[in-house]
Amino acid sequence: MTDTILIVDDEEGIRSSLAGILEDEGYRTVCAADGFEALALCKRELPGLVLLDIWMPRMDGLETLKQLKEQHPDLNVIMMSGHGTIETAVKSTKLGAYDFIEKPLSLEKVVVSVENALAMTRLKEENASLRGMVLQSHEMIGSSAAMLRLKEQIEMVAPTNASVLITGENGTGKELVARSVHYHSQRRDKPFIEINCAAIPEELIESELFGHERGAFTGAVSQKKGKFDLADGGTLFLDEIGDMSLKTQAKVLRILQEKKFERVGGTRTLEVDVRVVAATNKHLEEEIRNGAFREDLYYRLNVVPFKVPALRERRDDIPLLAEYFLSAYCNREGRELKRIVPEAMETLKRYDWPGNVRELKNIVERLVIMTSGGTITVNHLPDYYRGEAAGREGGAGRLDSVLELSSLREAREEFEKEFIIQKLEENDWNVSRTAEAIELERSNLHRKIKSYGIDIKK
Ligand SMILES: Nc1ncnc2c1ncn2[C@@H]1O[C@H](COP(=O)(O)OP(=O)(O)OP(=O)(O)O)[C@@H](O)[C@H]1O
Repeated sequence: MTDTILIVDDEEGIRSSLAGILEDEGYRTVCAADGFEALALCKRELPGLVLLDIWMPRMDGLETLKQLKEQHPDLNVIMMSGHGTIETAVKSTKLGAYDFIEKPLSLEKVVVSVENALAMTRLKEENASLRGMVLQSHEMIGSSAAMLRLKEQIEMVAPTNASVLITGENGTGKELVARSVHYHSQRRDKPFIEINCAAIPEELIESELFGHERGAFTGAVSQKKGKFDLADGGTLFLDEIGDMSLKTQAKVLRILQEKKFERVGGTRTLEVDVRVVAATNKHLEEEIRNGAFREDLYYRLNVVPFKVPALRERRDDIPLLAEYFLSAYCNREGRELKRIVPEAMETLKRYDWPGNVRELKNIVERLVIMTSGGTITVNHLPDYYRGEAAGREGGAGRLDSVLELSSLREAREEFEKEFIIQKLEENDWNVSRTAEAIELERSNLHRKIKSYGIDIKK
């Protein structure tokens, strides 16, 4: 909590009078009688600011400051001392103290210093969240001919109310395209609601989409609005629409045709004005032939087809995206901007990126965190990124490299990824069948496929 102030002083009188003054100013205070107590308190609940006496028995203020800053580098500390010498003031500043006030304490000075320090804390927090925001921005990076054409198409189609079907492999940026359609439309000030049809168990999807009335099924203890309700006036993004059951497809079709629907367990017909943008990595024509997707819904959605090209089909965008993510992650981590040497960039350009932009984003994040110097060279890249034999062909060989990893978490993740790829291959890339074979919930497998950036081959 930003506005809790921890007062650390061995004199009870000073602790209580400071607490009184600060509480009158509207702050919450907690007190500690020495450095050990202060460190323990900060572990339990981090205050917004610490007022720390220098002369204390057992552990003095400077040592306490040192340990506090080691454990909580962003914590602001104001030092207090009755025997203030320039030397201790300099030492405190070097250890990272924000300010230094002399005893006897002047009420006015304490309050001003506290206000300034808390304002500084807030600024630091704002700064950190602004830095993180670049990574959540919806800017579509790319200047390859394919991406420029896509952006042009978006700008033309977005202002109309036409439904849109976005196709492309996993991680190519389909969701980004959907958001871009929304932000270029008249609906931009209304909600953009998304739902991943593959991640939600089949029996819950209707209630997620259309909502339910109280008592519609066991567990429906109150009425709940569905995504169509929530998106009224705005855009609903139906991700992985190829995983929707035929029954749900029929209901979605009705909304597209009549703008009407009923909640699960309800009789009242509701009307909504929702633009549907759908996405899939499946070949829906094939699904239609197999009887798994409604042809009428397909034509209704596919008025304007958007195809997001795989990253290996627009290699010119790789350096641009890599630099963009590099700068965003260095910024987020508060590190100086690193440089990818030309040879390493060439390696990235040659690699086939089965997980597309998501895989590139993940690897850049890993490189920013794992490399200590200012440059990223070929040696920092995973082995399988080098040479033509990239991607999943390396299967068995790559498992050997799991043994070279030092952390159990990394090794477990690497093994899990390889295992899933292998099993998908054995089951013709059919997610439901693979889930059954490895005894995992389908939605769970889908989540793993997505987070590992595995591209579902047809
Ligand atoms: N052109 C781009 N510019 C910047 N970031 C991008 C671009 N394309 C994709 N990304 C980023 O890559 C990640 C994956 O993109 P997104 O989720 O849109 O892909 P997707 O095709 O919807 O994936 P899936 O099919 O797995 O749902 C996201 O973090 C997204 O912000």
